[in-house]
Amino acid sequence: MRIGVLTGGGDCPGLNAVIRAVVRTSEVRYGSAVVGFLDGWRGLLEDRRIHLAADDRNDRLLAKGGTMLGTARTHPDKLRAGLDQIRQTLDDNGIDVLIPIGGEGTLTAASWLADEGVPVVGVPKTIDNDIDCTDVTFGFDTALTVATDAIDRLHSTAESHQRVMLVEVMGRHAGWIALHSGIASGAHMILIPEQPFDVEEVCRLVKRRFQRGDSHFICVVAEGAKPKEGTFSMAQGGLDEFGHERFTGVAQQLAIEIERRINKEVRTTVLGHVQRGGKPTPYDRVLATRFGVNAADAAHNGDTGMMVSLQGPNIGLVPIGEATKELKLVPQNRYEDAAAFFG
Ligand SMILES: Nc1ncnc2c1ncn2[C@@H]1O[C@H](COP(=O)(O)OP(=O)(O)OP(=O)(O)O)[C@@H](O)[C@H]1O
Ligand SMILES: O=P(O)(O)OC[C@H]1O[C@](O)(CO)[C@@H](O)[C@@H]1O
Ligand SMILES: [Mg+2]
Repeated sequence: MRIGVLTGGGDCPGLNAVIRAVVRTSEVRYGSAVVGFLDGWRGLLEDRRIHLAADDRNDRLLAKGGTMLGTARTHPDKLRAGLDQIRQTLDDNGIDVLIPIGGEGTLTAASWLADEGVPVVGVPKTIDNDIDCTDVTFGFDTALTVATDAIDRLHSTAESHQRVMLVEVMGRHAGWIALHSGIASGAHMILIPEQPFDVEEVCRLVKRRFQRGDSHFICVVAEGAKPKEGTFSMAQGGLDEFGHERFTGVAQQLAIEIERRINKEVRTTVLGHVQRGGKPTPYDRVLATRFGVNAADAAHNGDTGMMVSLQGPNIGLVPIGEATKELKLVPQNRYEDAAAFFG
């Protein structure tokens, strides 16, 4: 058999560990060859690829951040218009099954290809942890570890200066990184996209905390968090060339609003891509490896149109179409648990 593999969307710690496991399992367990397409779907459209072998270089991928195949975004319309070219590339390279590793966008494209009769096995990645039908995605634990460490550090400087500190973390549609890093670091407020916030309430909690004699206030803000309608207006960034909302910096704008309303000194830290770079944690290395081994097994067993997923202690398979119907958002009750520590 010949297996194709690609990485799509934003990079994520653990992508290389999946590639390594797909290559190792396909070659050693099944005697199959693996072709890696470069820069996401673009590599398929342009037939740019490399041969991957279960050699020393492959072995060393386990703990490396980023993706050795490169990744890119391509407008969905352009991708859909290139179906014939994709089929041609797969044919020319003798690919029997394609393994796309990516977030909800890459997996939506994989589901579309599966509907078009292309054999695919999807692997979910994202630091945002917002893919449905899997308990967790690899990359999340690494991002959470980075964010928690950063917020732990901000406590001492905030305390020393009696400041309000806003920490903006990633989380475009879902607030998992904000929720978990906020809980893990003992933040005093967490703002997530799923729960529009009231700036008045944030100010009330800040004031109450300082009146009580506490010396600092740490608020974790997901980049996709939005104010409740009519409470305060944020700058609009429109859409980027791939159709994604362009963020305008919610934490910075909230900081200015808090200072204006209650005259407290506020500082903002935006963690940005630091959360996505570098080595995966041991947890992510293990999950990514298990996903890769099971994706290769599924490809060789003819279980196509499926996505590997973590289900309790086991790795299972779910139809990609099911997993991409909706995003896995933070449920209300999970936010309420965290809210016990707000203020
Ligand atoms: N609805 C869609 N139909 C067809 N292709 C799509 C669709 N949505 C996304 N894609 C393709 O998948 C690519 C990756 O999607 P996207 O940029 O959303 O990243 P992702 O895989 O969701 O990862 P991230 O978590 O970084 O967003 C897009 O650039 C596009 O080529
Ligand atoms: O800067 P980029 O690579 O376009 O990606 C940013 C987005 O990717 C994510 O990290 C998901 O991978 C989001 O949290 C973030 O909004
Ligand atoms: Mg996406």
